[in-house]
Amino acid sequence: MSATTREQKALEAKVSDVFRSFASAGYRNRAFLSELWREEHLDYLLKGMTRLPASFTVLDSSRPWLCYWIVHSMALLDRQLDPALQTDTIEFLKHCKDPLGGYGGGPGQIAHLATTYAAVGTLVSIGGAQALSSIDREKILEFLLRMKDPSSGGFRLHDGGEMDVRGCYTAISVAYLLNILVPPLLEKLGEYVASCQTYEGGIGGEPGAEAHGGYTYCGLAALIMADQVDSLDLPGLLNWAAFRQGKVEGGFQGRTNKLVDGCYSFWQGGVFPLLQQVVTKLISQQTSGSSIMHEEIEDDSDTEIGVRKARNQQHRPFHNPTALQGYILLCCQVLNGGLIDKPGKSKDYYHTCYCLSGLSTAQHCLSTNPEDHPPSSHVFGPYSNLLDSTHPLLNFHMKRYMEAVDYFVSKA
Ligand SMILES: CC(C)=CCC/C(C)=C/CC/C(C)=C/COP(=O)(O)OP(=O)(O)O
Ligand SMILES: [Zn+2]
Repeated sequence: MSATTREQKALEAKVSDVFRSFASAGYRNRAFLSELWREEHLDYLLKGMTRLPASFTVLDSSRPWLCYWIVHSMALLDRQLDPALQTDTIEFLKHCKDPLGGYGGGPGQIAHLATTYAAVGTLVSIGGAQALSSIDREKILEFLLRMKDPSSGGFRLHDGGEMDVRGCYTAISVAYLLNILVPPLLEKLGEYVASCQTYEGGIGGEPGAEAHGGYTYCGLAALIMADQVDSLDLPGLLNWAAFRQGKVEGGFQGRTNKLVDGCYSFWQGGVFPLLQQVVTKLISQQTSGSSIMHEEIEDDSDTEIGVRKARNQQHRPFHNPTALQGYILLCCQVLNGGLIDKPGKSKDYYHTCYCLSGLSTAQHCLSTNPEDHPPSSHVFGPYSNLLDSTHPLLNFHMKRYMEAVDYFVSKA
């Protein structure tokens, strides 16, 4: 159901109030309001991790997800679990393994692609040989191959289960990380995801479904990893995604005519660095051959300057990452820790994870090298707000991702 004009106006009024009180606050208060409340968020996250069994009763089939949302959020805040909790988490995830490969939503549950992604993401975030050696690549490959639907090119989420674009993303990202992206997993993938791209330009969960930010991120990221991004209408996708950022709020909506929500800071905000990556690759192919960038280069008498200008253009964002950071920091933080969908909503670990992932992506998306520290002009509020960077395709902590890749290459 779409947001009514009344709901939209009410949210805009609430957000405008927040922005007004920020603008009129004195120097000290403004600094406080635009600050990332790190210790409070860490406190909330750590409480969640030590009280996991209580949360499990309501999220019984999403246990690896809770682990991922919490451990990944902590990693972005540059904090590790203490060694005893790391060992408990690794041991717990071993109990979620399906003997036929992959991870279920809890001990004794059948493997599911989404919880497999979440379990692997948790283990990567923890890092180190104890965590990484608990991942059974061969068994996971068997599971991924069993989930592949060769006739459509898509993936089922579990044995006999539904097929949607989340399946493509979770299967391909796990295979990409573990260095097991074999050709049968890639067959007709582009065709399947393209069949889910709608007349609006975004991607829906399955053919015929409405374009949605979550599936758009999943479809685009999966096809970039599979090197099949040419199957999509990229200008249409960019056009759809760019118009999902609220002009007043700065946050993103997930679908046309819906209200903005903090979690889309990652699902929609994360689409832009991916598109930037595709454009950068195209430009580098074209500048090394003949093609479009030459027009710009020839405009300048000094060819060197022209080339530099063309390169600089690659880093102009298609969205407004500063306004997005403003929405997350001013409208989505809860004073005693945790992040939310929008003012008035309650905190939860899913929104905490994706607000922080969106914040990190918005801070780092203008840097050429995601490992570099961005200049202060790219960071809304004090520079101490800067989070660690996350891998734009997998949303795993960048440094731990690199360590995991080294580990799996050495095992291949
Ligand atoms: C890796 C992985 C499994 C990714 C999943 C990505 C994905 C599909 C995220 C969106 C999930 C979600 C809570 C949608 C809300 O729809 P709604 O109809 O309640 O909200 P709306 O009104 O904002 O559209
Ligand atoms: Zn949400």
